Amino acid sequence: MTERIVVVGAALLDGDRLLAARRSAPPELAGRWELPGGKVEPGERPDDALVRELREELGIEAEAVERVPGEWPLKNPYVLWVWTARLRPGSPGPEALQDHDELRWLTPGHLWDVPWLDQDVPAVREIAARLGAQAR
Ligand SMILES: Nc1nc2c([nH]c(=O)n2[C@H]2C[C@H](O)[C@@H](COP(=O)(O)OP(=O)(O)OP(=O)(O)O)O2)c(=O)[nH]1
Repeated sequence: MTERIVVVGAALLDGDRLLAARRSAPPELAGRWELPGGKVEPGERPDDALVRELREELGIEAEAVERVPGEWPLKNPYVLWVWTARLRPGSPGPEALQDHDELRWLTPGHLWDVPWLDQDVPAVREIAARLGAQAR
């Protein structure tokens, strides 16, 4: 059996707005929206990986707030773990520096305005429930 590799994703919140990021690569994922984040490196704590990935991809200083319970299968061998996260005081605002070509802050009524990656939909549903947004 292949080892699972954890991909950490951030539900980065500003009040009740959620940041969605449009992937620019690879071709099979490009144009679809996801939770910014990436693979946990060997020996790395998942919440540290989240902070590192957000710094690399978005140029922000963020903190992981709370794990959203659950684990969602991605392409084998990856599984998605999600944390809510927020910007630290003084952090620059997010910019699409790496892996993404557009960012959007979505209010609860507009969470489903973007075409999320299919495999992210269950995780986004869980976040929507926490934000009191309508289920899709
Ligand atoms: N970051 C992220 N990756 C996701 C999500 N949904 C999903 O299927 N994936 C996939 C895309 C990739 O196959 C894998 C994570 O890849 P990544 O490219 O974001 O990770 P990374 O920054 O560590 O990548 P790299 O160092 O290998 O370039 O998980 C999601 O919501 N967020």
